[in-house]
Amino acid sequence: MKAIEIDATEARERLKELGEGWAISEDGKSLQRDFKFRNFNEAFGFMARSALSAEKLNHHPDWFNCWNRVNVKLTTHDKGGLTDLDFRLAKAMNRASAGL
Ligand SMILES: C[C@H](O)[C@H](O)[C@H]1CNC2=NC(N)=NC(=O)C2=N1
Repeated sequence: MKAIEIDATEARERLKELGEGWAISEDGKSLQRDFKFRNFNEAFGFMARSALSAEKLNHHPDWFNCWNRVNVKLTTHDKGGLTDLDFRLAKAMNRASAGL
């Protein structure tokens, strides 16, 4: 999957498509969202669904799980910043958090 780089102006524009919770990091190089679930089982279900999307996209999240919380950071390591793949994975994670 070819990663198309996204500049700061476009990133701010595309952030709106992602809806509640997502933010661009201070340095402009990643997307971040803290997901909170009712319990560990739901958090892990979200991670399992997200992992399948990540494999399909060949694009993987940096994330940290503590019980019912999953802190997510999306960046394209190969490019040292944001690409369309980060936004595509963010959308997939939104769906995964809704159990879809
Ligand atoms: C070789 C392979 O395509 C790359 O290492 C992929 C895998 N997953 C990845 N995930 C993320 N988030 N950034 C990358 O640059 C990246 N690169």
